[in-house]
Amino acid sequence: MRPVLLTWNAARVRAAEEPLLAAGAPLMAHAAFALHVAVARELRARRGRVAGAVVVVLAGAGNNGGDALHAGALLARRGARVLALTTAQRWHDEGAAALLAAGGRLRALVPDAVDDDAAQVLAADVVLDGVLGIGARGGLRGPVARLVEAVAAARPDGDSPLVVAVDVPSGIGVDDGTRAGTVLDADLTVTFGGAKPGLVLPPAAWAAGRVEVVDLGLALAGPADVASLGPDDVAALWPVPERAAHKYARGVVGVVAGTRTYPGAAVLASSGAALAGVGMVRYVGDAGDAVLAARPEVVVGPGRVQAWVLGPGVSPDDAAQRRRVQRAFDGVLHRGEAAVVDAGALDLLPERVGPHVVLTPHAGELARLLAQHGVDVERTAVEAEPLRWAREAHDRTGATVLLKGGTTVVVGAHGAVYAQSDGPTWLATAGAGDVLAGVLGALLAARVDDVHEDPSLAAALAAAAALVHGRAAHRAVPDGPIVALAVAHAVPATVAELLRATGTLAR
Ligand SMILES: NC(=O)C1=CN([C@@H]2O[C@H](COP(=O)(O)OP(=O)(O)OC[C@H]3O[C@@H](n4cnc5c(N)ncnc54)[C@H](OP(=O)(O)O)[C@@H]3O)[C@@H](O)[C@H]2O)[C@@H](O)CC1
Ligand SMILES: [K+]
Repeated sequence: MRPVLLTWNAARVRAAEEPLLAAGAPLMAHAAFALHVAVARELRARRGRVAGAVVVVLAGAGNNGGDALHAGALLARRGARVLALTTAQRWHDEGAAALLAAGGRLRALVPDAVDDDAAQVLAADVVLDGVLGIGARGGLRGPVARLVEAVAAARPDGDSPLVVAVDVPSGIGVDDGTRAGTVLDADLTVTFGGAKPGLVLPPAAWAAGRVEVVDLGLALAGPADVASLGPDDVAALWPVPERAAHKYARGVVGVVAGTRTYPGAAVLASSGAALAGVGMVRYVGDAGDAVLAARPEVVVGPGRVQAWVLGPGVSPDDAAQRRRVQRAFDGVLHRGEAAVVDAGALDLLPERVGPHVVLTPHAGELARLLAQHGVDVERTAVEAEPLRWAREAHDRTGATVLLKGGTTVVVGAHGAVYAQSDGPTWLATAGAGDVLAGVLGALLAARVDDVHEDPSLAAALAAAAALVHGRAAHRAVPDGPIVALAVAHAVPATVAELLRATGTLAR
């Protein structure tokens, strides 16, 4: 199964390249060779052979263009018909010479015939996007921006040509995952030395397609800038009970959610917690009858807990619920109980908390939370720069922040950042967040002592909950519409599969 994908920002990749380049290591030759191998493999899979394939290389002025031109040269040597379109006044001389020597062609993009060039791109079997790499400052500009717009508009979803991004899709925010202007959405990104944050962070990550990392032997030391957990990591983080464990040792989750009139959130959050494998779930609120009807193992009424799930279906205008949430926050602040703070409870968050508190807002809720802290930002701005604003919320509140979206971004203590894209798009449905809150509550309850020892663990657990939640949705209904309770019901089998695949249960 896929292990964690670690990513490193452009400056760190450059710093790691420096000593190797100084020692004369042929990094570009390595990169281009690996790129051509990946492209040849895709071509063989699609059309049986490389010879005769039509390849268009979009080549910018820098080394990213150099990688693409050298790879084009290697493909030309294997019989591909390669045309390089240069997108700037300059291009990589050696790469261009190699391509021409191998029988490829090279010419500049024609600024007033962009549509003709776009047609040529669309007729190719594969396009190598080597306009901009980690040297990009801002998005695509000029004729190549217009070319990419024309290609994007005409390219039916997932259809030809196959687009392979060289290192990164050109023009993404390599370090912050932003998308300034048009980007050519790739089917595959072949990235060099180490993955870059923009390949996992939304919204740029959605342009990357599948990501393959080419090992260049760089010494990328220290914690990654952004990580994306794989199933193996989640199995290692999951609290598997020891033989001697009793229910209290396995953790008790307290749920403050839902109302008598709207009990759904209470049922979903309690189900998420119970089905993730916690020792016990306590429900505190007015929807106890509905919760018990759905989950008879839940205990209704107050008592000792290790972690709270606060807020799904809670209205801050409801005085009784407000009191319950505030009482729970007392336990969070004075007894070190962990908490997941969602929806209605976000409005009741104390000014300053620790990273054992995990906020789970979507973009609109994050904007509202930041407004309470004097930061004026629109929901759309949060969606355009999720990492930036999740980090702002972490800095302002002290909490670990899990920002929900098509890709979930988590920011926690000691610079921990995760980006998870595990769920289907169908998962954006009412109540799915309540289930996620419950699952995360279960993880925090079982591992609250470890979280106090290493506060950055809360972020890893939040990322793990997002992964399990996303995979549970896939398992519940592969490729189709889904309801939240079905996601909760798929959690046990999803966890079992992860643990089995890594041999965790056999210990
Ligand atoms: N170091 C190595 O040996 C290895 C590096 N590798 C490869 O090198 C890549 C990095 O190469 P790089 O540093 O040359 O930068 P790159 O991304 O090609 O672009 C810079 C050029 O684009 C220009 N430009 C910038 N923004 C622009 C914009 N918005 N619109 C238009 N133009 C813009 C910029 O102009 P300038 O800033 O100079 O005015 C400059 O001319 C890296 O991603 C990987 O693929 C691998 O081969 C492994 C070994
Ligand atoms: K590129």
